[in-house]
Amino acid sequence: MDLFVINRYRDKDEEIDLAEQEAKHLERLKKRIAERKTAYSVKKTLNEITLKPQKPAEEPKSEPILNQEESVERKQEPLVDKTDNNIQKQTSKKAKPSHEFKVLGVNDFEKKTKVSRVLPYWLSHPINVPKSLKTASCPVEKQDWLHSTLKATLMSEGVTNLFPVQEKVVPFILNEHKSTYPFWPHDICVSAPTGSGKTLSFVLPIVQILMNDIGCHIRALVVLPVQELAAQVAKVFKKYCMKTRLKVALLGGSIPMQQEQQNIVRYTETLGWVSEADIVVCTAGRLVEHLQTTEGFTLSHLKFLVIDEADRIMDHIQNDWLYHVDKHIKLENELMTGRHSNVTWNSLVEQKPPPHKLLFSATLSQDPEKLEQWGLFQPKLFSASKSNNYEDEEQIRLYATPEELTEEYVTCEAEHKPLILYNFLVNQKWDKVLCFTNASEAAHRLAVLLNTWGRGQFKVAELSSALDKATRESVLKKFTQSEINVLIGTDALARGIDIPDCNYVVSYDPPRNIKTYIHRVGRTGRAGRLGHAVTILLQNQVNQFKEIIQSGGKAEIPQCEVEANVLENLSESYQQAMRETKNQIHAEIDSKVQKSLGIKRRLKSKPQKRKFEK
Ligand SMILES: Nc1ncnc2c1ncn2[C@@H]1O[C@H](COP(=O)(O)OP(=O)(O)OP(=O)(O)O)[C@@H](O)[C@H]1O
Repeated sequence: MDLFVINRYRDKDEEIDLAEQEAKHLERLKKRIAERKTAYSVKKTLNEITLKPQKPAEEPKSEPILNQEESVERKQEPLVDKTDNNIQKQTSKKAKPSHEFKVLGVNDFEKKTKVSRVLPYWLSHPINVPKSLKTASCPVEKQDWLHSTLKATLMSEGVTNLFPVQEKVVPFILNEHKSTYPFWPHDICVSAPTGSGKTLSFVLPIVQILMNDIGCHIRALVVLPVQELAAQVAKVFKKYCMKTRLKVALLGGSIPMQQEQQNIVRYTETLGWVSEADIVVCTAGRLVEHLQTTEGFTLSHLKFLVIDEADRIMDHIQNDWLYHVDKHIKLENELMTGRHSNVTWNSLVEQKPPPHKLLFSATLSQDPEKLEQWGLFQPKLFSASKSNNYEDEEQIRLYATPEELTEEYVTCEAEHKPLILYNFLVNQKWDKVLCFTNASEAAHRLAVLLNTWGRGQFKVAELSSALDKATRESVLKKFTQSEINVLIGTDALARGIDIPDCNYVVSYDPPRNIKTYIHRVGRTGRAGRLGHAVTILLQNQVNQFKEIIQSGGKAEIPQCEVEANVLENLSESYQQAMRETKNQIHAEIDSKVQKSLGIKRRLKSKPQKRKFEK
C-alpha cells in the first residue's frame, strides 16, 4: 500500500500526529544512542580485563573516535549510569558490537571474508576433450553415425581417424537434432587447442543434417572475425558439400556488395525472394550490411548459428551484429507465427526454436559474465583444459596448447635480436618458419634485412593482410613448396589461419597477452604434427612474459641459450647487411615521396570544372 501513499497538504490534526511521531522518533534515537554507549563501554572493559588483568578497569579518559553524527547525538544526551549499563549490556543479547559501525577516517584492518565464486553447473562440469591427437583412435569408416557421403569425402582428403574434438562434438550435435519437437537442442561452447580440428567438428554435422533437407533458405550461418578466416572456412564447407546438393556462399567483402547480393538472393515469380545458398559463411561486419540493405535476405529459416573464434568476435563486437541478428530472427518469427501475448501450450508449440548456437575457439573465455551475452540455451561446454577444479576463479582462464608443441624463450640485447633469428635460420637450418613482429613496419624492415643478409641461403616474404587474395595464395603455396623459407607478419595472421607445414614459430617481438601468444604458437604443431615455438625477449621483458604465460594457467616455459661466440661470428656480416638495408629503406621512402608529390602535382594541374551561372 505504501506505493499508493500520496504526500499532499496536511491540516492541523495531522500536524498534531506529526509532533507525536517526531517525539517517538526522538525517543527511539535516544534509546539507540544509549545502547551504543553501553556496547562501547562493555567492549572497553572486556579489553582491559584481558590485556591487564592485574589492574582495575579505568574509566576511559577520552571519547572514542566516532563519526560526526554520533558525537553530536552524544553531546545532547544525558549521561547514563555506566555500571548499570555494563550489567545490562552483558545480559542483553540485542546489543550490537561496535565494529559494525564504520568509523570514518580510520583504517579498518579487519579481513573481509572472501566470497567464493560459484560457476554455473555447465561451466564447472565440462565434457572433457582429450588433447592428444597422436593417440586418436576413431576410424572414420567405423562410425555408424556418419553419412557415407561424408565418409567418402573425409577419406579422399586423407582423414582416416577423427580427432578427439570431432569424436565428441559431431555425434553430440547430430543427436541433439534427433530430439522431437518442441524440444530444443542444447547450445554448445567448444574450447580446444589450436589445430585440433575444430572446423570439421561443426562442418560435418551441419552438412549431414542439412543434406537431407533441401530448401531455398539460409539454414546455417557461420560468423568469423576476418575475411581470410571466412574464406578458409567457406573452402572447407564447399569441399564437404561437393557430393551433396547444398550450396555455400561466402560474404566476406572480397567482392563488391552488389555482386555478393546477386550471389545470395534471387527473385522468383512463384516463390518471391529465395536464397541461392543453404550455408552462408561471413564476417560479422558484412552480415550486418546484408541484413540492412539486401532485399530478400532473411534468416527466418536459420537452423545453425556458428561463431568461430568466438572470443575475438566477443571482444570486438562488430556493428553490434548479434543484436541485429537476434532482432531480425525475432521479427521474422513474429511475422510467421504471430505475436502471442499469453503463454499457452499452443503458443509454445507454434514458437519456432531459435537457431542452434555453436561457439568455438582455442581461447574461449569460460567467464559466465562474458558468455551471458550470447543468450545460450541450456548450453554444454566441451573443454580440453585439464583443470580439475573449475570452481576456482583462476582455473576458468586455462588455455590448452597442442601436446606436440615445444615452447622455449631466449634472451638477448636489443641489437642482437636479428642475430639470434639469423642463427636459427642459417646455423640451425630452420625451414618453414613463421615470424611475428608487433608492427607491420618492423615486419617489412626485418624482411628486407633478412633477404639482404641471407641472399642465396634462404628466402623471406612478408605475409600481411594488405596482400590481395591471389598474391597471398601464391606466397603460401611457395612457402609449402619450400621456395620461401620464412614468412614475416603481424598478429593479424595469428588467429585461425591454417598454414600448412609450418615447423617453427618465432615471436620476434613478445606477445602482448596470453591469447595472442596461444594463437601465434598455434600456427605450428597443428593436426598432430610436431611444432617448435621460440619467443625472443630482452632481459627486462622476461618477468612480464612469465606473467602472461602464468595468466593462461600454463606451466613455465624453459629458456634456451645461444652462445656468445656464435653471435660474435655473425656480427661483421650483420653490419654489412644493415648498411644495405638502410639504403634500400631510404630508397623506398624516397620513391614513395616522389610518387605522392607526382599525384599532388597532377591534381593541381587538372583543369577545374567551371561553374556556369544560370
Ligand atoms: N581428423 C583429422 N585428421 C587429419 N587432419 C585433420 C583432421 N581434422 C582436421 N585436420 C586438419 O588439421 C588442420 C587444423 O584444423 P582446423 O583448422 O580445423 O583447426 P582449429 O582447431 O580450427 O585451429 P585454430 O584454433 O587454430 O583455428 C587442418 O589442416 C585440417 O585439415
